[in-house]
Amino acid sequence: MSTPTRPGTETPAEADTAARAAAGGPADHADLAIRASGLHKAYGSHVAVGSVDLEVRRGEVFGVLGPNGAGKTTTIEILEGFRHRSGGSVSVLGEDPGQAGRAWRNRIGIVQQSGTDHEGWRVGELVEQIGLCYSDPLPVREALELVDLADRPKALLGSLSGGQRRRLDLALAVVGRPELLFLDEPTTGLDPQARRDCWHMIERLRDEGTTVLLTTHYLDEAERLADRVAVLAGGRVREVAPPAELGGGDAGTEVSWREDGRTRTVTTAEVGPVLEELRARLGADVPGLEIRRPSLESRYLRLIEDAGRDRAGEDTHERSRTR
Ligand SMILES: Nc1ncnc2c1ncn2[C@@H]1O[C@H](COP(=O)(O)OP(=O)(O)OP(=O)(O)O)[C@@H](O)[C@H]1O
Repeated sequence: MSTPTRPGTETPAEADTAARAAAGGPADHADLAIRASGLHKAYGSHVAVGSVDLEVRRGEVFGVLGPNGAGKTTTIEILEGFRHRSGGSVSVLGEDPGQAGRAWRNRIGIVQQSGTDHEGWRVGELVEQIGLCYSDPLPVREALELVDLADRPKALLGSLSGGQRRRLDLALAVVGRPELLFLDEPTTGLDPQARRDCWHMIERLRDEGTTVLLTTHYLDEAERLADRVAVLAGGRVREVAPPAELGGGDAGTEVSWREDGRTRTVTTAEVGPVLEELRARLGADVPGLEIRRPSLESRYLRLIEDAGRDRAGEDTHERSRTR
């Protein structure tokens, strides 16, 4: 697969921004590809997104995690300019997506959850047509090579497998060489090899300076790709952090050892003092020592459980207040 090329190379300012994004340092507004503050969306009396604050830096891959119904798609579609928000302020590449015009749309790429729906079209024709919407599209063959569909330009969309259609969606999203790519569950339905190919593609785009906002239910995907992730639950952002630091990083690390013929285990957020105490008591080579750090999955699930408890508390408070 070949790599898409963007006109011009990275400027020192872009390189600096990407380095700061990777380091997790503070971003000023010029560094931000996306800025949402108090983003709110209600359908009638149903609040889909309560109040979301988000800052996505230029050049980073930013993951949005959250359970079904948390408001991920609603949020991403507002950022894409496909849904109206009910409140809050939003800036995407410096413009309000609710007002932005064609020049702005030229700068973003989108893979939606629902996927492509043009049964009677041929793969190459569709990529070419979508490419015509952009000022400097990738050649059709290059876009198809990116997603391993270069051998199927004449195939009808109706004849593609679910995974192949998903890959075509990705080709359509990148054919305009976007500065900012929105990927809503991009690898759902892909086989393991195709998922990895998709990851490589996202990594290459990131290496070239493309900002990527992706939602996913696959925590290994977030861990592999995202510089930072936000956990959305109950219509609010619960935490934003690099995957390794989410939920307090080492909180809940299990330390096990053998003592008096039994395996003992403690769970701690401070591994150092526990090891010091064990070494002082049992010698430098602590028998049967094992340290298991909590996986992203267990830290994520804890955050979601905490969010559920907070919401239950808020509901109880609200009920007692309105009685
Ligand atoms: N058009 C709509 N009309 C009414 N309610 C909606 C509409 N779209 C979404 N919702 C509701 O808004 C909430 C958030 O939905 P959304 O699709 O944004 O969640 P999600 O986090 O993307 O979920 P999933 O992981 O299942 O894709 C849900 O309660 C959903 O039922």
